[in-house]
Amino acid sequence: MIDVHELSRSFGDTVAVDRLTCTVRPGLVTGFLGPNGAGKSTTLRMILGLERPTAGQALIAGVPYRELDRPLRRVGALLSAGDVHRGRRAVDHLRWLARAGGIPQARVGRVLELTGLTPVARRRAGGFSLGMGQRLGIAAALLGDPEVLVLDEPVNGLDPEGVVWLRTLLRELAAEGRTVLLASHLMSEMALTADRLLVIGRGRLLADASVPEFLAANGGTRVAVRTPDPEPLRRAVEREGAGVEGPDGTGALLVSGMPAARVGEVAAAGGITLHEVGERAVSLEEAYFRLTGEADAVAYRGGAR
Ligand SMILES: Nc1ncnc2c1ncn2[C@@H]1O[C@H](COP(=O)(O)OP(=O)(O)OP(=O)(O)O)[C@@H](O)[C@H]1O
Repeated sequence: MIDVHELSRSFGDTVAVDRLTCTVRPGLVTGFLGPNGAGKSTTLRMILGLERPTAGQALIAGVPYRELDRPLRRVGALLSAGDVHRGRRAVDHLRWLARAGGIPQARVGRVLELTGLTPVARRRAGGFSLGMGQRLGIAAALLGDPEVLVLDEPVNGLDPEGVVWLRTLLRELAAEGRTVLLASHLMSEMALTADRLLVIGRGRLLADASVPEFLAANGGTRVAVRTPDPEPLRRAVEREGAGVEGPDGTGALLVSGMPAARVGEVAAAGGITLHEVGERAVSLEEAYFRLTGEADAVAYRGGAR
């Protein structure tokens, strides 16, 4: 469990993290989202004791990271791939980490296996591809068999097979009751991997919700309608209080706040021909842009959130 309470961090005039309060629960994969510069990395660094908060606190299992007994056995972290001695063999890197963290050497073979690196364990990390380096970073995070995992962009550089492997692994680790916090910009991947989402913008919490709750709150299901007469249909459904967007890339108007059957009735009453009517669930990417786009608009108008 990770508890973040009124956590803030400023760099000069820049408020990177602004009174952030949230709980990352065990047994779930929690996705951490936000535009570039939103404060994700700074938050993760404060959770891991690498950055001192200006105010507030981040606790892991009830205490700050720095007060954890044998922290590498409690918390596994991947912040950026590449902080490996390039001349060192993968297996030696992990052995060295295990010694430093008071972790049994037997874990080295186990995490090499878990990350698919056993065949290349004796190769030097400097010759690793981006994806292999990322797997090595994940192996290091898993070394202490930790109950909490904090991963920043772990999908970077993984091939499609690696992406599926990581998704399955993270879901299994969460199912074992671990706390998994995962920052990523890859929305489609997040939609498949995360159970809950924390979204921040300009250092502030914008959403803390399950994925279905987040989708419902930021778009939900809409009715996609294709018609040769889009403007009369737009006016007719708007008169009844529905919202209309589009036409989208496929030429369909997207109607919100009105069931498909009613859209059909309104069209019939107005003598408007329909070529297609269907339900369309909002994607995580669309929901995210609605939320963060709206937050930016409010901020530019000087509105407080
Ligand atoms: N050491 C630092 N010194 C000065 N400013 C910093 C420092 N670290 C972060 N910042 C600023 O704090 C804000 C938040 O940065 P942060 O890296 O936490 O965002 P992020 O959400 O992780 O972004 P990205 O998605 O691009 O990685 C940015 O405006 C950044 O420029």
